[in-house]
This record gives sequence, C-alpha cells and structure tokens, in this order.
Amino acid sequence: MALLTLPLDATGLDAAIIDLDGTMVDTLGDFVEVLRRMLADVALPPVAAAEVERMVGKGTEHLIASVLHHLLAPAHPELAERQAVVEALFPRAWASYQHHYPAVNGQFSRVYPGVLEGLEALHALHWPLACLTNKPTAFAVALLQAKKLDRFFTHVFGGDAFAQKKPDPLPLRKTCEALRTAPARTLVVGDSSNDAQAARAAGCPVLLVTYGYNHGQPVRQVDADGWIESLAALR
Ligand SMILES: O=C(O)COP(=O)(O)O
Ligand SMILES: [Mg+2]
Repeated sequence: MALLTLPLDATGLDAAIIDLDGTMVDTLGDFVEVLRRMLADVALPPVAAAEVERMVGKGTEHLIASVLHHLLAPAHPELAERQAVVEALFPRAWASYQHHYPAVNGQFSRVYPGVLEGLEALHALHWPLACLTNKPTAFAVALLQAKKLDRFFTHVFGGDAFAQKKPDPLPLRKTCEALRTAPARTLVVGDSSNDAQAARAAGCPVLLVTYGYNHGQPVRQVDADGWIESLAALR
C-alpha cells in the first residue's frame, strides 16, 4: 500500500477513524492521577506511570484489573488466590474510578504535536471523521471537548458503544456503517496493536503513530501499513 508516498486524496481513501488515547491525546497523566485517587480509596499505594503505560489501551475494566493484579502480586503470588482478591476489590475500585474520572479528565493530559494540523488536513478533504476509542464514550466526548478537538468528528464511539472492544473488528465495522463508508476506503490511525489488529480484521488500511502506548512493545513490529511520527504527516 502506497499510503505514505501518495497525496491522501490520491489514495482512493475517503474517510478516517482515529484513536484517542496515545494517538491524539497523551492521557497517561490522567490515568496515573485517577488511579492514584482510586487506589487511595481502596487503601492501596499508587502505581508508577511506566507500569500504567503498559496497561492502557484495552479499556477501563482491563486497566483496573491489571493495576490491582500488579499491586497485589507480592502479597498474593498465587494467581488463583490473587484473582479472588482482585474480584472482591473490583466493584469498589470500579465505582471509585468512575467517581473520580470526570474531575481528572483532561487535566493531566495534552494534545500531541501535529494533531491539529493532521485533523485540519483531513477536514479540508471533506472526509467524514470518527473517533473510536476503548475509553468509555462519555469520557471520550468530554476529553475531545476539553481539548477543542470535538468539532472535527461526526461520531465518537467508546469502549462501551458496541458489544466488543478493539482489537475485535466489530467497533470498526460499526463505525464504518455510521460513517457510511467502506472499510477498504477508510483509513484507521492508531497507536497500538489493538488498532492495527482490529483494522486488519475489518479490512481497513492502518497507520500507526510512533509515540503512543503499545503495551510496552515496539510499535514498528506491529503489522500495519505504515508509521508516522506525527499526524501532521497526513498533510
Ligand atoms: O483503553 C483506553 O481507555 C484507551 O484506549 P484507546 O487507545 O483506544 O483510546
Ligand atoms: Mg490508543
């Protein structure tokens, strides 16, 4: 695919679906802070940003469970026993996370360089644009509004919008339906293997940014159609 060697309007593509965390907004600081508040509520110590970075991207349930497993591992080295402790703690942790997130959302995060330029370039082509994230929809909408990026998107779908989350292809298929575009003509831009696997399975071409969160793995080893150092490369 000559995605990165042709001008975008000569690629045969006519729409785009863009990921949020790690692609448009560096939200690691938000996650670290909301987890710090949540963990204090359940009498656990905070978790380091480098650990959180490896755990972000598969939605809220996965993030909370991963953090609890990580922190409880020294005291409960046996997996089955730890699982039971995590399950018992989970409802309180979940409720605390939901309680704290709105106040934290966008306060400890920033839009990556080049994002505005890239979105403006797609907007100038009159491509319909959707934001598809594993973050809950309400938090995603509020974050895009706080960062003044909401005006670019006709649709915003979060991890709770469909029956499956990325890396399942269902959210991409459903988002293409909402945009009324064909997957093969819809560019996916993301930062992780979740985005790339979902795009491959849905039949969408996919570009990955090189600066986001990819579960601690090198992003250039992920099967994708290309890598960009900034969304400004879409100009
Ligand atoms: O897992 C999350 O909450 C965020 O994931 P995203 O990279 O799909 O925006
Ligand atoms: Mg992401």
